Amino acid sequence: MIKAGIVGGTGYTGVELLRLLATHPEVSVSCITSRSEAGLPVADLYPNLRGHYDLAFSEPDADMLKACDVVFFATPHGVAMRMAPELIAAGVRVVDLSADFRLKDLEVWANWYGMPHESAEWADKAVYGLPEVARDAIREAQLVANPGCYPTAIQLGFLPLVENDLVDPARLIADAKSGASGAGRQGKVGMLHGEVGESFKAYGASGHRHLPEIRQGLSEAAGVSVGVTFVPHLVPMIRGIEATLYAELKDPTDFGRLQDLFEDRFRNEPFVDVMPQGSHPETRSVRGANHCRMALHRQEDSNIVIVSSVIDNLVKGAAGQAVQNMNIMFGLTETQGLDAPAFLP
Ligand SMILES: NC(=O)C1=CN([C@@H]2O[C@H](COP(=O)(O)OP(=O)(O)OC[C@H]3O[C@@H](n4cnc5c(N)ncnc54)[C@H](OP(=O)(O)O)[C@@H]3O)[C@@H](O)[C@H]2O)C=CC1
Ligand SMILES: CC(=O)N[C@@H](CCC(=O)OP(=O)(O)O)C(=O)O
Repeated sequence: MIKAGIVGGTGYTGVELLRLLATHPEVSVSCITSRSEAGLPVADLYPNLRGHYDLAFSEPDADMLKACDVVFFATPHGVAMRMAPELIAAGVRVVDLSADFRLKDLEVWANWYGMPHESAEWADKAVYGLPEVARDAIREAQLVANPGCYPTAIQLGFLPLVENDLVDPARLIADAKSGASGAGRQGKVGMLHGEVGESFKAYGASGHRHLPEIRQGLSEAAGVSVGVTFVPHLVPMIRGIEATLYAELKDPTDFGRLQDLFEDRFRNEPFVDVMPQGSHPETRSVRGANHCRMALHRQEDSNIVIVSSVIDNLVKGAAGQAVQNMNIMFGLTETQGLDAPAFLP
């Protein structure tokens, strides 16, 4: 059995990792940290896990974490970059759900995250863990930087277009909406039900920290520097992201072959579902599941291709993708622990 540790087990992505790993046949979670809940049995905080875990939360302790084969960081930005290098030196493999190791340009990172980066070595060596792009590198990685939630939905939807040079790379547009769990579990007035319910707003329209991450990934895929306009929105639901993507086709007649191109690109991807052209993927069709569902559209006489891409921010956008990355790193079947379909309604 693979021994796993989770740093930040009380947050939304931490508890989602616990839920997914509870039935994973090859993994046993041996430590779960929380500074605020140290000593409390996990199932007392999360009754959905009663019968699955005897463990209690513990203080983050490097020696305890070093006894694990893999450690997941489900912590705010700035924690993994300080703790992970010591664990890696002790032979632990790390999957970081935060943004600490996602960006290669550390000046850009420092500007967006408001602190200097403290591990240039591991920011350089980390593999950006989007399996649909970097599966071979993930297999060998000691440290995987799990992608952000919006960047997952957005990059997957644009990939076939930019990889094949079919659209103007300077003018990609991503209009994305997220449920409130994307903001984590720590109390913030703006995330109260009374603030989020019955309302819908854009935020970060002048710039969001996921913009450089999306740009980095798509520029690599395109082979040229891309321009992206990304506007996130907060919608009154708990889980889910819907990203409506727009790109200008260089040759509008290419639209006719895009469905086949998308289906071919993702044919062997267990977690990407290209729906029939003209479908409208719903966030509830991926709730609790590690899938990205997408569909293509074009309006009459338009040279704009529209891709609608949905994920569950806590699963393919965070904990599920982290388990997928762990499966790849340890040579397990990639879908292990992740094959349950979404729950409806
Ligand atoms: N929510 C989402 O949809 C997504 C989140 N992410 C990223 O994943 C990470 C976790 O997110 P989320 O679960 O939402 O966050 P939460 O705020 O819900 O949880 C954060 C967890 O980290 C622990 N923690 C906080 N500070 C420290 C510290 N200094 N040292 C050790 N542990 C600490 C907290 O417990 P305690 O304070 O008790 O120690 C808590 O368990 C973040 O970086 C987030 O950006 C990525 C993709 C999607
Ligand atoms: C709805 C909401 O607030 N979403 C979060 C994004 C989520 C996220 O966790 O991304 P990182 O891992 O890159 O921090 C936000 O916009 O800040």
